[in-house]
Amino acid sequence: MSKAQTEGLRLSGICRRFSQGKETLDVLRGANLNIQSGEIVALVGPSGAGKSTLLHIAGLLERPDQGEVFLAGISAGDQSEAERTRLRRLHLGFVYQFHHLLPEFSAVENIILPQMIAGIAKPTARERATDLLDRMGLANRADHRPGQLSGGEQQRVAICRALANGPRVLLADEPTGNLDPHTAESVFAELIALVRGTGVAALIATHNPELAQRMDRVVTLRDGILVTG
Ligand SMILES: Nc1ncnc2c1ncn2[C@@H]1O[C@H](COP(=O)(O)OP(=O)(O)OP(=O)(O)O)[C@@H](O)[C@H]1O
Repeated sequence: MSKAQTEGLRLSGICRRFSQGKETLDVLRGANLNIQSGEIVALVGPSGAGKSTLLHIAGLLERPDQGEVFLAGISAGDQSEAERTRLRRLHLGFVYQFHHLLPEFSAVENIILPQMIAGIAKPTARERATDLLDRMGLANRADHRPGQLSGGEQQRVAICRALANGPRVLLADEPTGNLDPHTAESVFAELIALVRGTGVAALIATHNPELAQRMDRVVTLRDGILVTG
C-alpha cells in the first residue's frame, strides 16, 4: 500500500490558546500525532487537559492557532470552510458521549441520512445501513426510533452512523461515557470489532484506563502536548 493509502490522521504542531477574561490559557502547545489506517489510538489525560479541543481541531470543527491537520494525507489548513465541510463529510466519522440521533427518524434512517448528504444514492445507503446494523446485532431494531431504544442500542446506532460513509478517520469523545459499566464494556467491544473491520484510523478519548489499554496505543495529553503511554 502507498503512503497516501495508509495515512489516516496526522496532527503536526497543533497549538490552541483560549482567552478567559484577562487570562490566556495555552491548552495545546504543539501536539503531534500520526495514526495510520487500521490503527486505534486511545486519547487520555486529566479533565480539562484539552482532549475535546484536540478532537474538535482534528475533526475540522475548529481551526488551530498554529499547526496542521492532515486527513488521509490532505492538508486541511489552507482549505475554505466549504472545502473543510466536504473533507469532513468524506473522510471523518464522529461519535460523542451522547448519541445525537434525530428523534423523529428510525435507526436505519439515521444511518441513511448522512450518506445521502454525502451524495450516496438511497438504495446503496440503505444497504450499508442495514449491513452495519446487522453487524452491530441490531437488525431487529432498524425501524425503531431512538426513543424506543436502550442507551446502549442508541450508542450502537450512533457508531454505525459514524462509520456509514466509510470514513478514513473516526473520532470519538467518551463514546461509552454515558453508559453503565456493563453496557459500556459490550458497546466498546463492538465498536472496536466494527472499527477493526473497516481499516479506519481511530482516535478515541476515554477516562477509562482499562478501555484505553485495549486499544493499539495510548497517547496522553499532558501540558499541551501528546506523549506516548
Ligand atoms: N471555547 C472556549 N473558550 C475558552 N476556554 C475554553 C474553550 N473551550 C475549552 N476551553 C478550556 O480549555 C480547557 C480544555 O478543555 P477541553 O474540553 O478540551 O478538555 P478535556 O480534556 O476534553 O476535558 P474533559 O475530560 O473534562 O472533557 C479547559 O480549561 C476549558 O475550560
